[in-house]
Amino acid sequence: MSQAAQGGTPAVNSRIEGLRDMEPVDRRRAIAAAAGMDQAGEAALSGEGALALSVANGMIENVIGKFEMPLGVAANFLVNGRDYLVPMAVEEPSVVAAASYMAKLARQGGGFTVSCTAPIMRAQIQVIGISDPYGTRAAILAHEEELIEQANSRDVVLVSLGGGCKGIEVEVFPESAIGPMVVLHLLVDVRDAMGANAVNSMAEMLAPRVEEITGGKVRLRILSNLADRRIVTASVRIPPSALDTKTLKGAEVAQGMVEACTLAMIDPYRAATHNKGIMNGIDPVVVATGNDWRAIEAGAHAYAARSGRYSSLTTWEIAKDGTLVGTLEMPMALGIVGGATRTHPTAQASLRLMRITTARELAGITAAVGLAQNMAALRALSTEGIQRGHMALHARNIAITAGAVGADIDRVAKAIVAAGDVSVGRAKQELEST
Ligand SMILES: CC(C)(COP(=O)([O-])OP(=O)([O-])OC[C@H]1O[C@@H](n2cnc3c(N)ncnc32)[C@H](O)[C@@H]1OP(=O)([O-])[O-])[C@@H](O)C(=O)NCCC(=O)NCCSC(=O)C[C@@](C)(O)CC(=O)[O-]
Ligand SMILES: NC(=O)C1=CN([C@@H]2O[C@H](COP(=O)(O)OP(=O)(O)OC[C@H]3O[C@@H](n4cnc5c(N)ncnc54)[C@H](OP(=O)(O)O)[C@@H]3O)[C@@H](O)[C@H]2O)C=CC1
Repeated sequence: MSQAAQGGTPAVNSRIEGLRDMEPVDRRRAIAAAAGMDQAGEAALSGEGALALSVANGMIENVIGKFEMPLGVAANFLVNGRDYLVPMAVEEPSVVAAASYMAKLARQGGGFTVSCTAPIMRAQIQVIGISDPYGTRAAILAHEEELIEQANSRDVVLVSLGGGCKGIEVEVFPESAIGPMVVLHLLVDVRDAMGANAVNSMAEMLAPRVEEITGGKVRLRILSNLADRRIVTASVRIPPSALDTKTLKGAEVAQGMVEACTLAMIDPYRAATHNKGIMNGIDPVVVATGNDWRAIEAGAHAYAARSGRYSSLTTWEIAKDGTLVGTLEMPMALGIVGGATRTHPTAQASLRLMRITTARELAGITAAVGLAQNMAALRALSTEGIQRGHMALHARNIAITAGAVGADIDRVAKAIVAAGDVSVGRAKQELEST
């Protein structure tokens, strides 16, 4: 399946000629047209007046205003054979360009392939004040069916959609600073929700019954952000010729990327930066769709440390035929209902732009962008270094910091890049030189 129509909807063209050189208004129009969005959707993507102060006031507390961020679009994404224009809300230059560039290269190998497990979240119920933790575990397991049934009576909507509590696990901590402890995990299929509120409500509801069953005291009743039963996997296969540069053969670049990733797999200092680069792709999609980026960050880093040593979330290897193969595996607790996904008009427009119909589809696209971002960083680091590409785009920020406005922004940016001195001091000199 390439750009075939999906369910009667015309396919999106994610490769729009000259997109990078357009003015923002024209670019938005082209994007909206490519995705078949109506005027209201296009207006919501602009962000201008989209989030009413009264709605913002209903979202959080002590509201005094709204904080604006640039919303860009990553082009060229082909995921599971389908084209996507991906909205990214981010303040850092070069992130959107890098994602678009790697998505363009990835098309030469068929784009990204993604898969996602069922959307199972965990809620933890901590039981203390017991002296026989293994006996307590057995007592809880003996009541598994009853507990699942009671949990599911809490969320009829979720159950009617095929979700709900699907099972339990019981962890034993025979020794802790406060004595023996057991922790009951509820495994809940949250369908298209991020699921925190849904599972927290179930955990709180079950607590009194768990105290009766165990004779202990329930302390915490809260979800775990280590969503290790809600895993997304993305992979990409890049023919070496796609990585050729003016001075290096693609095979050498691929080898360099594998070597760079190897350090992230064994060294937490490098792994932290490597994973930050992955989150450069993931967080902007999470923010643009109104999702909880703290939850995604917490899950990602906890998963990266699951072996006891913090490590890379991606792997890069070279197949027998020389193809560079990249994979990303991590928890992805994203929703398309609940939280701010339905209340923020721009988040709704972002979902419409991608034509997302399930939370699993959103998780897959987001993972593909994370993998693309990691690929961009490794490719740059294994060849010319990060500064040329990144600083060339950061130069416009520096020009603005130096006081440039309007046409002066690009003029000053170009001049300081050409001078090889992307600094505020140099930008001020260039500004004054007109
Ligand atoms: C920045 C590039 C893409 C330039 O790369 P380039 O070779 O100068 O790009 P190009 O001008 O040849 O353009 C190639 C494609 O890139 C895209 N592109 C290029 N420029 C634009 C633009 N202005 N606006 C929109 N799209 C752009 C666009 O898709 C374009 O295709 P085309 O549209 O021409 O058919 C490259 O150098 C790159 O990928 N660098 C890596 C950047 C990066 O990783 N940034 C993240 C910030 S650094 C960081 O925070 C994390 C890090 C790096 O530390 C993580 C780690 O260590 O692992
Ligand atoms: N540690 C953390 O990460 C925590 C995060 N949070 C916050 O929780 C929020 C997310 O919670 P979440 O439970 O997703 O949000 P909501 O409670 O807003 O939405 C979930 C509810 O939507 C209803 N629903 C309707 N359609 C569907 C569908 N197709 N699939 C699934 N559910 C559907 C369900 O039942 P019904 O209609 O009966 O409600 C479900 O319980 C975020 O704002 C997050 O920031 C909160 C606490 C802790």
